Amino acid sequence: MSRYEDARAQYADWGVETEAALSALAEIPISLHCWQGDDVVGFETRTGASGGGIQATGNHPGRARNPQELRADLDFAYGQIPGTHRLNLHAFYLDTDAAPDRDAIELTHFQSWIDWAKEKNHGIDFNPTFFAHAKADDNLTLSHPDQGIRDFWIEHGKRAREIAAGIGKALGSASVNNIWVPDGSKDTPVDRMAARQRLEAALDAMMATGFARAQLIDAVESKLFGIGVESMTVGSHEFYLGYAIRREIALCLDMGHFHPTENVADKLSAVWLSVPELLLHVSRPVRWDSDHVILLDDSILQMAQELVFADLLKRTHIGLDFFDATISRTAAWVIGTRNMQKALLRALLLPQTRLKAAEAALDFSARLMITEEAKDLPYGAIWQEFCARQNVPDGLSLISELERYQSKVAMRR
Ligand SMILES: C[C@H](O)[C@H](O)[C@@H](O)C(=O)CO
Ligand SMILES: [Mn+2]
Repeated sequence: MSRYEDARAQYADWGVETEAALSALAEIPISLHCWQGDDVVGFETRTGASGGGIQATGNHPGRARNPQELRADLDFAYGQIPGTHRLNLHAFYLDTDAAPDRDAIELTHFQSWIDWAKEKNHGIDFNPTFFAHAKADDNLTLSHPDQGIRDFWIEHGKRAREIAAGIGKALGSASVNNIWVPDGSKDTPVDRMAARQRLEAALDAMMATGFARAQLIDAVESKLFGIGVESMTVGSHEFYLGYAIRREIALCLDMGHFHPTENVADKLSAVWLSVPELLLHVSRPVRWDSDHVILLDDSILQMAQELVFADLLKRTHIGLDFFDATISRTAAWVIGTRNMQKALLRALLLPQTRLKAAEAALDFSARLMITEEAKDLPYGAIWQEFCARQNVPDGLSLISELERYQSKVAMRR
């Protein structure tokens, strides 16, 4: 009997069908964030001083310096990740010899990304870029008191939505366009209301044009605080939760954008009842929103379990948000994405029916016993089978592949 067949039989004893889990996992796309490949630098020829409070730290060799290198790195990374996945592209990763300002970007500036995605069968998600620009140096964009600056960013946001819808149409797969703005205040503000009213009005103006759901899905991302905006973030969780409900758009929950003691997995079912769709930015905050590469740790396992047990996958888009410049950029993508998949697989392999029955019967001893004993089941053999069926390496061969690419390609840049 093969390792997989043996493991399959053990799971069957618990009432879990491994084949069903493998088929379900193969259908879950994950959106890889382009910004892990180049430390959130982007490909604009003009850049401003503001990083919007987000910053990659480290100087490991091999950062992608242009769209060609980034696509080559992505091709390699996708080749090590089982299944077919998406790309999450930021507006400042445009590919053009022209130097349009943010309020002048067009779909044509992203044509090479569309061509590449068509050829490789990736959907593309999109993001307007409201940071790393001189007009964001006050850490204020859509909520800036200056109407001229607001109008500039509103125009950028409108164009980003048009581009995302164009990408969605070209690829036949709706593009999730996620809006995150860095706006906030370093010290205690005295007129929070005015800032939030300006942000709401600007978002409304940006999103006035309707697009077919088959092309574009609007999402908004909140944050607790950022470097330079420690005292108040205009787009807080409460602000965007209310906004997403009122406008019936997707809510983005970034795992690094809450207080470190909050459990983001717990929020899913709560907000799910009121918003039509969810976007996740799966991340690992170490003491703060540090965006470390995700591990197969409790926070990710709990997130995956909620997605599976509460049947949330059908209206949840899974995106990643981490960037670590102290390690191989491609290894970071591969390890992080595979960890998200491993967490989903572990959730799919749990004896869900038994666990839910124990809880419904208030038999919390049984719930605890099943939870803990199920941890000993041979999940690794099922993951290896998944990798083998999807033609990607695992274990030591994966490590050799990641090291080979880093030394043969990335280090030579
Ligand atoms: C680059 C992204 O837009 C950014 O990481 C955003 O999603 C965020 O989480 C900011 O803290
Ligand atoms: Mn994020």
